[in-house]
This record gives sequence, C-alpha cells and structure tokens, in this order.
Amino acid sequence: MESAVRCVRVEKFFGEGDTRVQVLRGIDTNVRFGEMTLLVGPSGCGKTTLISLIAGLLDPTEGEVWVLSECISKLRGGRKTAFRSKNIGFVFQQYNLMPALTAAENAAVPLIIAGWSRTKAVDRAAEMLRKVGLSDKIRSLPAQLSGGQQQRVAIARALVHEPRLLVCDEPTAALDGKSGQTVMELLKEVACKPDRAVIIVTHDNRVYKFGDRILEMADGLIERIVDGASVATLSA
Ligand SMILES: Nc1ncnc2c1ncn2[C@@H]1O[C@H](COP(=O)(O)OP(=O)(O)OP(=O)(O)O)[C@@H](O)[C@H]1O
Repeated sequence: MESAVRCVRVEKFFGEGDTRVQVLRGIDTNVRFGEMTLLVGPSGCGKTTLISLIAGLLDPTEGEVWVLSECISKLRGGRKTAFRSKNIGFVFQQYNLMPALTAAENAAVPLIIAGWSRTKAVDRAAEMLRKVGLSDKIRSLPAQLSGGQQQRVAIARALVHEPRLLVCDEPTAALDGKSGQTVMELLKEVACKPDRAVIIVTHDNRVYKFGDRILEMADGLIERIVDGASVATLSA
C-alpha cells in the first residue's frame, strides 16, 4: 500500500549567510497507514522541524514531502491550507484550549472553521468527547479540567474532522506518568485506523511501547528504525 507520508531527500536550512544552518540533512523515510510512528532523538536533532514539514507548516529547502499521495511541499496558498485543514490534525504539548469556551465548544473549532453550523459542530464535538472518555465534562471549562483531561479535549479537537493524519508534538510532556499513559492508550485506540496514520514526537521512553515503529533521529538524519518486537526492548 502507498505510505501515508513519504519524505524524499528532504533537507532544511534555516538562516542566511554566515548564520545559515542545516537542520535536516537528507531525510528519506516513510510513515505507514494503520500505525503509530514515534519520532525520537536528542534535543535539537530536528524532530519538530521534520513534523512541521510533514504537516505543511514549513517547506523543505530541498527534496519532497508527500502526504496522502499529495506533494504537500509543492502545494501553495489556499490549496495547501485546504489540504491541511481537511487531512491533518495536530496535538501539541500545550493544549492551547480557549479558556472561555466549554470542552465541546473547544473541540468543535475545526468544524466551525470548516463552515459547519455551531449546533451541529458542538453536537459532533460532544460525540468525540464521549469517545475520549469525557462524557461528563462536555460543558466544563478548561480551568475545571485536569491536565490529562485538557489534553484529551485537545485530542478530540484534533480528531473531530476525522483527519487521516494526526501529528502530535510531545503530547505527554506536560502530564504525569499515569495521565501520559492514558493519553497514549487513547491515541492508539481512537486515532490508529487502517486508513489513518499517527506520528508522535516524544522524549518520554515510558510511552515507546505504544509505538508500532520508532524512527530514531540524530543530527538531522534518521539513524535507525525500530519496529516489531524490538520496540519492547526500548521501553522503560
Ligand atoms: N526558525 C528557526 N531558525 C533557526 N534555527 C532554527 C529554527 N527552528 C529550529 N532551529 C534550529 O534547528 C535545530 C533543530 O530544531 P528542532 O526544534 O527541529 O529540534 P528538536 O529535535 O525538535 O528539539 P527538541 O527535542 O529540543 O524540541 C535546532 O538547533 C534549532 O535551534
């Protein structure tokens, strides 16, 4: 089957002249449908840069990034924005919920942006909140929720429009161990489907066991790929 994501000789430089630095040095890799792919590696090795390219938030200096059979690095303007908002969901370390909106209203934001009526969007968001185990928090404000619950709202928001690619940057970093495990279990359960893919940047080796495949980065390159039974050997 075609990969969910394919990076072809991807290079990324930042800056100009004397301050120009090469952050990605020719990444050739893919991400498979139906899998949770973890991207790991030391601070500064280029993980956030790589997922920003995959999510279409940055463009590569050289090479191509293909997402769901579309060369996202060649898309421009409105076509790129439309492709991203239809196909890609994001979860960040900080949940970035709007404090004056309820959990359901927060989770409904991508649908409202896509032109849904408020009532329909909030109804669908409430359904997604039930899936992530927050049926009793639908009308709660973010301040009334724990960190783990807020992250679950952020996951519901990222999945409410059913994107085929979910990209998460350190989703468990702000959570205690137990909430982090719950969030990973949830991502595995609700986001990993045969026609979807999940990419997670993490420093947290307690969550490695959730990965179907681990891409280890070092200094702007994928240094090693671990999958199958070998994943267990990396888990804490
Ligand atoms: N906009 C930018 N301009 C210049 N340098 C940048 C920019 N963004 C990132 N960098 C540099 O690129 C390198 C890789 O950064 P990146 O954030 O991708 O690493 P990372 O592996 O995600 O690190 P961490 O685990 O600490 O989040 C770092 O040296 C960083 O300083």
